[in-house]
Amino acid sequence: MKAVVLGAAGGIGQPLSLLLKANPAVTELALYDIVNSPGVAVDLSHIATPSKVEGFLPPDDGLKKALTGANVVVIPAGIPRKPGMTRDDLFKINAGIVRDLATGIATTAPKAFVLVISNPVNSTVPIVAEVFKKHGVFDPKRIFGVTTLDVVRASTFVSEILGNRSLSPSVSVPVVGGHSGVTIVPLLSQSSHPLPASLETSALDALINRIQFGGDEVVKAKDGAGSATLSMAYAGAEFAGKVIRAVNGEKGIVAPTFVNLASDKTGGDALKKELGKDLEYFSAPVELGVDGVAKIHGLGKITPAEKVLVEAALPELSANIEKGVAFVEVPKL
Ligand SMILES: NC(=O)C1=CN([C@@H]2O[C@H](COP(=O)(O)OP(=O)(O)OC[C@H]3O[C@@H](n4cnc5c(N)ncnc54)[C@H](O)[C@@H]3O)[C@@H](O)[C@H]2O)C=CC1
Ligand SMILES: O=C([O-])CC(=O)C(=O)O
Repeated sequence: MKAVVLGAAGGIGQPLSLLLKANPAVTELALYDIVNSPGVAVDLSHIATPSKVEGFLPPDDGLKKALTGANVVVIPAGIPRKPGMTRDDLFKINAGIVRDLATGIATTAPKAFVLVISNPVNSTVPIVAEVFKKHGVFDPKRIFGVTTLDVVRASTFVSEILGNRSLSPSVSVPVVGGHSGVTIVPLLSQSSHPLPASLETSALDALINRIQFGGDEVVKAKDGAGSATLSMAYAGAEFAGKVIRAVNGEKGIVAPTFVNLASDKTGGDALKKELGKDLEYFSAPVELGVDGVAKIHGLGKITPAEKVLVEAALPELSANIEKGVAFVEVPKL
């Protein structure tokens, strides 16, 4: 199981690489960045876990060398937000970075499972897919937008409201839609640990808002020094770990993730019907299997208020997706 991190020397990349190094299911770990990755790799290589670690830089075909033989590629490369910015403001720089890295994957490791962390996820995932289409290697089951941090935040904040932080690892809340502001839709009515019936509407609204804008809370607290890195590394390693377990044959693993709905076989059509919109991508609970996406679940039983939140997510989501697709699409003559 060769895992590759693209953007491995960054705020997310370093702790994520550490957590992947700590995962005994990973046998080879390749770290690529435009700076510092060889040093990070040597540092991690002293840790007594099975994987061999190597670092690569752009010269001498570093990207190609890092990606050769890759099974799972995680992409946290790109700039993070500063206060006052939206995730969409990152598009200008990150779209080109993700396109170029996706080109490397499409040409060197087209069968790898690609986990996209770089923002704006609602647009960068379509960029990866369009690059793969251009190279004739697109498989909708193998490309994932990592929305796990929204799920992790939902678990944490719900456990706080329940007055018991020690519950947080077992609190499970599906978060659907996309990964920015109102496109993040927590389905709190489906929480494994129900919220108290006495919870005031204003408190419920505040909880939803905190999950939707949790990223902004960190951006504000870091005050110009970036956005969530450590919690993102934790979430990214958790999701990558699930993909690795599923690829290794473990059954029944389900996690929300932002995926392409093109494949009827995996339930994409049914979800589009449920949404009442011909969306190309959506984050929904996905059952993972040896080939990646095994089954995209529907929204399940949602409340009228949650239906309103889903409706509110669709226009922004659709615009973000279009923007990503258009960035790569070959202009029609
Ligand atoms: N999906 C999610 O839930 C989250 C996504 N993010 C996003 O993750 C991205 C990275 O965030 P941080 O690690 O905090 O940023 P950072 O600036 O600390 O690290 C980014 C790394 O990417 C590298 N990089 C830049 N261009 C590259 C290229 N062409 N090839 C390889 N590496 C390249 C940089 O050298 C740097 O080491 C941002 O876009 C951020 O918005 C952040 C938190 C949560
Ligand atoms: O808010 C940001 O820019 C980073 C991010 O995606 C998150 O923390 O959810």
